[in-house]
Order: sequence, then C-alpha cells, then structure tokens
Amino acid sequence: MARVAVVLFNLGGPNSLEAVRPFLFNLFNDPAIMNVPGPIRYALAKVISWRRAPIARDIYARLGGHSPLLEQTQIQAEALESLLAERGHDVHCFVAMRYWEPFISEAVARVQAMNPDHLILLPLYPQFSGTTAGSSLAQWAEEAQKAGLEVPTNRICCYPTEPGLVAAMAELTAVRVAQARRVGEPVVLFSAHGLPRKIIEAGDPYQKQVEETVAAVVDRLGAPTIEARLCFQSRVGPMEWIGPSTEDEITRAGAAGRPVVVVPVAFVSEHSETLVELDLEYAHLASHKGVPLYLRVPTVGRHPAFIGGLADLVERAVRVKDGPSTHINRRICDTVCRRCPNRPTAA
Ligand SMILES: C=CC1=C(C)c2cc3[nH]c(cc4nc(cc5[nH]c(cc1n2)c(C)c5CCC(=O)O)C(CCC(=O)O)=C4C)c(C)c3C=C
Ligand SMILES: [Fe+2]
Ligand SMILES: [Fe+2]
Repeated sequence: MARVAVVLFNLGGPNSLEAVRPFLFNLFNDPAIMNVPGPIRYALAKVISWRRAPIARDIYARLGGHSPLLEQTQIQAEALESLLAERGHDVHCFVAMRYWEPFISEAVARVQAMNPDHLILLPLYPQFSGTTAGSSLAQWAEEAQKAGLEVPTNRICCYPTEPGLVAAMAELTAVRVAQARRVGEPVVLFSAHGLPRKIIEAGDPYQKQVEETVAAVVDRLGAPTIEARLCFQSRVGPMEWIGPSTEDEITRAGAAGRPVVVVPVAFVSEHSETLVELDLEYAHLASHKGVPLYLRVPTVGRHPAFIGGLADLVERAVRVKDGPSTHINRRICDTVCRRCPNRPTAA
C-alpha cells in the first residue's frame, strides 16, 4: 500500500506575546501580501509590524497570550488521519504554518524523514487566494526544492463548494438561525476575511469563490428561505478593501431591529478573527447598535461532514496520482496545482 503524506497548511499565529511582532513581520514581509520590491517590503514590514504589534498583542492577550490556531489545526489533522486510516489508507498528516511555528521548512523536513510514496498538499482555506493558499504552496515549492525533496505531489488549490464543507456549515448555521427566530427573523451575515480591492482587481479568485460557498450553503439550508448577505471583516491598513464590511452590515441590521447570525465562511477553525473580532468586538458593536440578539456560528472545525469532505479530497488525490479527475477552476489549477485532483478536464 502506498505511504501517503498529507500536509495541512494554515496561516499560523503567535505562541506567546513576544512572538507577536516577529509573526507580524513575517506576514507583512510576504510578497503575496505586500507586492513591492524586496528591500522596500522588508523596511515596510519592519515599520508596519512595529506599529501593529500593540493592537495585535492586545488581541492575543484576550486569548490567554497565544493563538489557538495550531492546536485547532492539529485536532483537524488527527481527525483526518484517523478517518483515512478507517478507510484503509496509510496516511500521515502534517501541519505547516506560513507565518509562525511549525514553519513550512520544518514540515518539509518531517515529510522528508517519512519518505512517502506520494505527497498531497491541502491548504485549510476552502477558497483560493494568492495571499493564503497561493503563498503557502509557493513557499512549500521553494523549501522542498532547497531540501531536495522529490516525491510525486498533488496540490489541492481550493474546495469552495465541497459537499462536506457545505453540509457542515449549513448544519451549524441552521441551529443558530432556529435560535435567532425565537426573537425575530434574523439577517444571516456570511463574514469572510477581507482583502485589499486591488488584489481582487488583479484577478485573485477569492471573492468569487467565497460567493460560491455562500450560494451553496444557502441552497443547502433550503426552505424556509433566509435573508443572507456576504460581508468582509478584519481590515488592516490604509488601503481600500472589498466590502461591504461586517461592521456596516451589523449596524444596518441593528437599525432595522433584526437579530443577527454571523457565519464565518472562509475560516475552518477558531482563532483571533473569530474568538476576538466576531465574538467580542462585533458582539459589542451589535449591542450598541440595537441588534436584539447576536449569534455566531462555530467554524466547521472537526465536524464529521467537513473532515469527511477533506478525506474525500485526499482520496481523489490518491487516485489522481495517475491521471486527472473533476475540476474547480481551470485557470488556477493550470497555474497553481498542476496535478491537483480538482484540475478541470478540458471543456
Ligand atoms: C481567508 C483567510 C485569510 C485571508 C484572505 C487573509 C488575508 C490577509 N490578512 C492580513 C493581515 C492579518 N491577518 C491576521 C490574522 C489572520 N488572518 C487569517 C486569515 C486570512 N488572512 C487568520 C486565520 C488569522 C488569525 C491568525 C491567528 O490568530 O492565529 C493578522 C494578525 C492579527 C491582527 O493583527 O489583526 C493580520 C495583521 C492581510 C494584510 C491580508 C491580505 C492582504
Ligand atoms: Fe489575515
Ligand atoms: Fe486545482
């Protein structure tokens, strides 16, 4: 039986308050985030991380001084590995973070020590953005080449309408919608991490794929119909970001006296953007804007349908080692994934 390594990618988060500034530096020094020449980017990253650090430290202090993202991702990795073992595969799951430990270079070393027959790269970002999955996959390619790691590799670019993801999100949303209906008909805000508008205008498919996820979840929720809106959170810096903002939508719902249900649509686990921004900051805003009830839907985490969906993607990748299968986005797959199981077949 083939020995398969699966690498789960996520953004990473500081494991102490001292780590906040270097973590932010790594983030802003990424050319996928700040597309300016190297020396300028380095200087800007130094300044921005220094300026942002006190705000970010305050955020992570509210989480006990560290990000829970790594622990959450390890739980997902263990759940996926167990499920694939139950399905008869010899798979080992690794975690690789882009901006903090365990760094991608460490995961490359661990995969090299395992010496698998087949490697599957699986970003924990359902929707593709060059700033997230694209950056992680590019960094993997660089580190793997440096380390001389050569193994047949499939990259899974994205899975915005993967049925397990959609089922898990819809099931968790339905619970909160039912709770909110005790007070009134809720506005359901699908909240995604925002991006600078110029990144979308340069062709990044993230916003379009987030829209696809929302449409699939709304469709799955079925009747009675809900009033759903897509909005974007977590804006940083002076540039124009895509909208509408989640804050504006909460304010609008409050003015109409409607309960609010917030669904994190681009995050699959809990971290600062859900536990602080959604649960504390936006809940506080809602209470001041006249929202009668504010409820947040948990992220899909290790929901069996979501982990089952990831296992299906991995199984397709295992099969596709010798050929293409079904598709998501031909343009992304041509440039990013190469042997991705979601690579489109010719139209
Ligand atoms: C869909 C996921 C994400 C996209 C797209 C994204 C783009 C993006 N992010 C920043 C700046 C920051 N992001 C921060 C935290 C953070 N971001 C994501 C996901 C996406 N980012 C996650 C999961 C997290 C949480 C990490 C954790 O807590 O473990 C932060 C740090 C926190 C803060 O200071 O607010 C920054 C900064 C930019 C600039 C950007 C696109 C250009
Ligand atoms: Fe972010
Ligand atoms: Fe792909």
